[in-house]
Amino acid sequence: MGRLQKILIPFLGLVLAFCFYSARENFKPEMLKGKRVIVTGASTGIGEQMAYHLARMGSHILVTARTEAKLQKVVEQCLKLGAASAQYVSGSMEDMAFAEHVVKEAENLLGGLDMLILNHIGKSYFSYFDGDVGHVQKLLRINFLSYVAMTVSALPMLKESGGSIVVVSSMAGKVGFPFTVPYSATKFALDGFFSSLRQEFSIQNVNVSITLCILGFINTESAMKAAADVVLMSPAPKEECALEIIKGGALRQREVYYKYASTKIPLLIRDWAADFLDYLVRKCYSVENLKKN
Ligand SMILES: NC(=O)C1=CN([C@@H]2O[C@H](COP(=O)(O)OP(=O)(O)OC[C@H]3O[C@@H](n4cnc5c(N)ncnc54)[C@H](OP(=O)(O)O)[C@@H]3O)[C@@H](O)[C@H]2O)C=CC1
Ligand SMILES: CC(C)CCC[C@@H](C)[C@H]1CC[C@H]2[C@@H]3C(=O)C=C4C[C@@H](O)CC[C@]4(C)[C@H]3CC[C@]12C
Repeated sequence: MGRLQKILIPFLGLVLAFCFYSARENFKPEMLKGKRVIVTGASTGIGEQMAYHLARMGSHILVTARTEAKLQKVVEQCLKLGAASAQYVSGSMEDMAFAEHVVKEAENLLGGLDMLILNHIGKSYFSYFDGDVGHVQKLLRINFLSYVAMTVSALPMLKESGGSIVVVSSMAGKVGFPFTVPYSATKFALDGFFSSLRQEFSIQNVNVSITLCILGFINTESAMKAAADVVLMSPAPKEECALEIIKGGALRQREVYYKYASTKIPLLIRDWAADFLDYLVRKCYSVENLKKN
């Protein structure tokens, strides 16, 4: 065998192995047709947009949040867009009994569950940490503990369907940003819980996927109101963001990064030059504008 062939054959083998390993299944909207999905925090923002995408894809949708009037409108719109069915349950995720109740409702109304999209967040402040421990505790209940409670309740149904858990997190759950101390703590907690649980599912051959979504700044009403004056970055569109989350969940991806480059690259820098990333982040904030909040 010539020297060239000796090099070429293993090289081609490596290329083929790489292609095989990295070949991802393509997303098709039909993947969600007839699927039974819970979307939390769906009265507005990214959650609302996810409900509309799922409706267009023909899913059975159960939306939840506190404001009944908004949920009614979301359900109406979902039915217009082509949802197989659309229903709501209203209540606060500060109460773990309510979190469990929502899952029970999915069992009663839909007869099972294919995808659990955990997206809601409680209201917080965008400013220096004020030392209010009670607020941190409340936010941990809403943004973290209720996610755990819903996961535990939904697990039997998700095991049965070979379903998916989609956890909406943030760059603020991977990197420390200023002015979101309590919020950031709740998002880091989600990574710890769900990444650890994913490992156990793998060891125990539990066929339930866990997708953690790492989002940058998105143009929802609440985010724009809180941070647009201070964060010197243009926000990404909530509609596209919502679709990317659903795609990632349907493809059973480990993590979703949106937008990809502006979240993935800073995280690569974080692992090699954390102080430099912290410096870059501070450069993206206009602290002078904070007083207005
Ligand atoms: N927008 C952004 O820039 C970013 C957002 N994210 C993440 O994306 C997700 C969605 O964010 P976004 O769409 O901006 O949020 P919004 O503020 O627009 O929506 C939050 C939702 O949660 C509901 N909610 C609030 N409090 C409670 C409660 N106590 N119990 C139950 N539901 C509640 C709200 O409805 P109601 O008030 O009726 O209860 C609403 O439906 C969150 O997980 C967030 O962390 C991540 C990175 C950036
Ligand atoms: C410089 C780069 C490394 C990327 C920076 C991205 C920064 C600016 C992005 C990443 C995560 C974003 C926050 C978030 O997750 C959720 C909310 C809740 C909302 O109600 C108010 C806005 C807020 C605080 C976002 C503010 C902007 C943040 C810090």
